[in-house]
Formats: sequence, structure tokens, C-alpha cells
Amino acid sequence: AEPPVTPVQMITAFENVFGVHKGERRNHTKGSCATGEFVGLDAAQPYTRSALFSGQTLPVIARFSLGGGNPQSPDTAKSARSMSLQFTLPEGQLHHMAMLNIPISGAATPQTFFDDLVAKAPDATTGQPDPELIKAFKATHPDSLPLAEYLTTYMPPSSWANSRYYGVHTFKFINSDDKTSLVRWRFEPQDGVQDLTEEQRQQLPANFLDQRLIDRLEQGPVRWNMILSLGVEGDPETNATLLWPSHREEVTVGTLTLTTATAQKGAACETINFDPLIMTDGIAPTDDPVLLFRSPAYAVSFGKRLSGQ
Ligand code: HEM
Repeated sequence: AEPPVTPVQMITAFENVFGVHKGERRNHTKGSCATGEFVGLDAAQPYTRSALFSGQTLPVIARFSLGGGNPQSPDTAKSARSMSLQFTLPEGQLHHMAMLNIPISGAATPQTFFDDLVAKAPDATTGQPDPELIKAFKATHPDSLPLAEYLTTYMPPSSWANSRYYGVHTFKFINSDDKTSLVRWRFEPQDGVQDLTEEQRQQLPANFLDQRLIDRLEQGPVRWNMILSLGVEGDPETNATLLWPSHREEVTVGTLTLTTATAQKGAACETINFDPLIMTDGIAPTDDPVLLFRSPAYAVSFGKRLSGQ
């Protein structure tokens, strides 16, 4: 068997697909910054002792982005959208969430994620990805198929404020009696979910998402409810390509309020590494190998971009 893919090899694979954009993230490159606050609810306390849900108002730095390493990707592209959050807790500890508007991952393992990038890299002679390699990737990686199926009907959102954002992975919530619950979470927009129509997608310019958020914030703050889904015995724990059944018990555990939005250059979110393993006591990762691999991969990208590479 081949040795497992390393974080450095993974970042090189991104660079082979998208090129190197000096000083920029190797994935989710195009983005913008926002700020606001989060207030957690007591309703979370049966599941977690995390200080996120103490009821205190916590400052948040947010980043919105498009999936992929192309800094010029149009806002109409049928790629993932994301919202990343950095919460500052009363004692100064940080908590990160880096979420997608798509509820599932395209890979159950880092190896599938890597093989996907290798299959999509432009061919040296044609400058285009080789369709045969992409076909072969799909045939040999059944864990990539649920996302491929999901994307056949996918439409990107009409604004950052009209999108859900999912934590995607399963996480452990640990309460004050040390009892662990398996949970997934999402942020549900109080403005409602609104996707683009195909006609809008054809007509809109390459850049409209950031301005729409700035315009929306002139009318007042934008809010999302944080919703927990509670897993039951047998729900997928370490494989984020698989949805849970839709009728799992749900609990509203907090409200995110965003009040300002700015370009990413020079703003606070630009130099944050939204490492999903930066978590406060009371929330812990599962053994999902993709979740665990994200942290060292983001560190390689972060190190490069901060040093101007
Ligand atoms: C092995 C699988 C994955 C790899 C190798 C990977 C790689 C990366 C890299 C290199 C970055 C840029 C990091 C930086 O320079 O700050 C990034 C950003 C991001 N990734 Fe992943 N990723 C993976 C899986 C996922 C999954 C499953 C999700 C689903 C939630 C996700 C969500 C995000 C988000 C939201 C960002 C943007 C963070 C920000 O705003 O700075 N990634 N990813």
C-alpha cells in the first residue's frame, strides 16, 4: 500500500490545481471579513459545558469565502460557500468553526480528497484536466459520489446572509458530568435561505456577494440561529460524506449576530487560521480522519501565506 498522504503533499496538490497566489490561502482563497457577536443558550448545557453557551455575549470575527484556490472565482460558481467564525471567550481562549453551505464532505478520507485534487490538476500539454482521470477517480472512490450527487441539483446562495452553514463533521459535546453526546450543527439564517435561480446565475457579475452583505447590514444586523442535531446509536460518526436522517432531535443553542463587513485585505480575518480543532473545553473532535487532517493541512497553508509564499 502507498504511504498515507501528508499535509505538505496535500497543499502541493492544491497548488497544482489552482496555482500559487503569493500570500493567499491555498483553498477558500476568495473571501471577505465580518464582525459581530454570539450569545449561547442554556439549552446547550445538557450536552456541553463549553463556555460558548454561558449566555455571555462573545465577540466574533467571521470570514465568508468561496471554496477552491482561485482568488478570482466568480460568485456565481457552483462551488461551496463558507462561513468561518472565531469566538473569543471571557478568559481570552479562542474557539473556531469553519463551515460550508453544503452539508456533506466529498471525501471520507484525506486520501480521497488528495486523489480528487490530483485527478483535477491541469494536464501539462492541454492545460485542462483530463476527463479520463476524473472518470477513473469517481470509479475508484465511491465515497466521492454522495457529494457529486448532491451537486447535480446544487445552486449557490443569493447572498451570504441567505445561506445556511453546516459544521459538516460530527463532533463530541461533553457536559459537566463528563457525558459525551455526538452532535452535528448548522447556522440557520434568520433572513431565510435563498438560492440563485439559473437565470440569475447566468446574469450576475463575478462579484456581488460582498456588496450585498454590506448593503444588507445598512438595514441592521444579520442573524443566524445555531441548531444542534443530536445523533443516535448507529449514526455516522467518522464519515462526513453521509447525512444523518433528517428527523433527529434538534435544539437551538445560540444566536450569531453580524454587524460589520469589509474587504479581506488588511482586516482581522485575513491573518486568522480558522483551524477547526481550535476548540474550548466541552467540545471535542471525533476520530473523523478528514477533520483531524484539516488542522495540519491548514497549518501548512497558513505558514506559507504568512511568510509571503
Ligand atoms: C482533508 C480535507 C481538507 C483539506 C486538505 C482542506 C484544506 C483547506 C485549506 C488548505 C484551507 C486554507 C487554510 C488557510 O490558509 O487558512 C481550507 C480552508 C477552509 N476549509 Fe478546508 N480542507 C479540507 C476539508 C474541509 C471540510 C470537510 C470542510 C467542511 C466544513 C472544510 C471547510 C473549510 C473552510 C470553511 C475553509 C475557509 C477557512 C477560512 O475562512 O479561512 N474543509 N481548507
